[in-house]
Amino acid sequence: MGSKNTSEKPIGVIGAGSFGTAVSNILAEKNQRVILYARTAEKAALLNSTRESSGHKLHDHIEVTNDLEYIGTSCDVIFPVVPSANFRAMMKELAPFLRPYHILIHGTKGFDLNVDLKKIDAQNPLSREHVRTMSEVIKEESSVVRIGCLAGPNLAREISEKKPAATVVASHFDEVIRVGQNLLKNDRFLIYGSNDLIGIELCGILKNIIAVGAGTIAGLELGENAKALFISRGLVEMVHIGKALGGNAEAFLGLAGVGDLVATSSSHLSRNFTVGNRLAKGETIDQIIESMEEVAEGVKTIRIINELSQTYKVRCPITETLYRIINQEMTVGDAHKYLMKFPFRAEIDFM
Ligand SMILES: NC(=O)c1ccc[n+]([C@@H]2O[C@H](COP(=O)([O-])OP(=O)(O)OC[C@H]3O[C@@H](n4cnc5c(N)ncnc54)[C@H](O)[C@@H]3O)[C@@H](O)[C@H]2O)c1
Ligand SMILES: O=P(O)(O)OC[C@H](O)CO
Repeated sequence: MGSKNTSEKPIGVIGAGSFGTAVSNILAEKNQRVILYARTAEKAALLNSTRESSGHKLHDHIEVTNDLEYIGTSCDVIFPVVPSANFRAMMKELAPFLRPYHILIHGTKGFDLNVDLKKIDAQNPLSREHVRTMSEVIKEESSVVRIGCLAGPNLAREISEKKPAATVVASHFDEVIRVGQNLLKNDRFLIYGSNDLIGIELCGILKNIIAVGAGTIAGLELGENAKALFISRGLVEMVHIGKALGGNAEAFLGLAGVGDLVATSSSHLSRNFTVGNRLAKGETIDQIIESMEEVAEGVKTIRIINELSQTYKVRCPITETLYRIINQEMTVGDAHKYLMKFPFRAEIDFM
């Protein structure tokens, strides 16, 4: 941190949604002053007066602001936690107030897409060039070097209820992992470290696809055996895609991979699981998205991975089947019958 002493400065959090609020509360609990950025001045004022955000109580040490310059100049360490669809725009606004001494550790589990999917066809296939993880967006949009991410089984509601959990802070810089651990760890929140930044980001992004699928299994009441089958095959598919996009298989076997996959694929607290559940009950994807207040990143990720799997010739039967469900080309019931007949080869073929 050069001459800057992080412990004396407030910590910034950008995004006063479910997870941004949960992260703010964890930081604030350690006697740390937190500045939480809300997207509008009205929302910031409301949160400051009600002391509640996304259904979570706000710790007394949290100040809510709508001023990105204030966050940038007051905080050396910032946790951006906004949906992937808005992340690049947020970074463009924040970048003028960022300097190379800043540390950014994001908690977003989705891709940035720099092309319109409607313009993608066989002549112009979607490639890794069009798709960025949030650490790559931070690097492209700002002068920040020390970048990290936060990923693991971290259902915001359970974190707010102070139930035990753990996460992984990933960064190419050990210093970023150390800062993340020092700021976040407490007696019920364990923090592991990893240098595989892209691998850990991909875990958090790709598990959302499988969580949507697991929700369809629950919605059809196909049972625990079917869910376990789906999660296991889902993990293999995540590894195949993850490797094609620049991740290592090891990350997927840890807390950010299989850990988050199990939590998200088993819980009605997960928005992605809920989307699948509602699809199985007969709602369309448009009806579901319109009625959801919070973001379910998996829907966009299914569309992106469906294209990338064709470009990179990765076998992704689960993603492709979910894509056909959300496009109403296949019913959820037919999709599961199709997957049961799919000619999977070896059970594990990535080790
Ligand atoms: N909710 C969870 O349990 C959880 C856990 C881990 C990770 N995540 C990830 O965190 C990210 C955010 O999820 P969430 O649950 O907080 O979503 P949410 O839908 O509850 O809230 C998103 C918040 O971001 C704000 N926002 C949008 N654009 C913004 C911008 N440009 N600047 C500032 N704020 C902006 C919105 O106003 C909203 O308050 C997602 O990528 C999600 O996958 C969520
Ligand atoms: O509610 P979801 O489906 O976005 O999942 C939340 C987190 O990713 C769980 O770790």
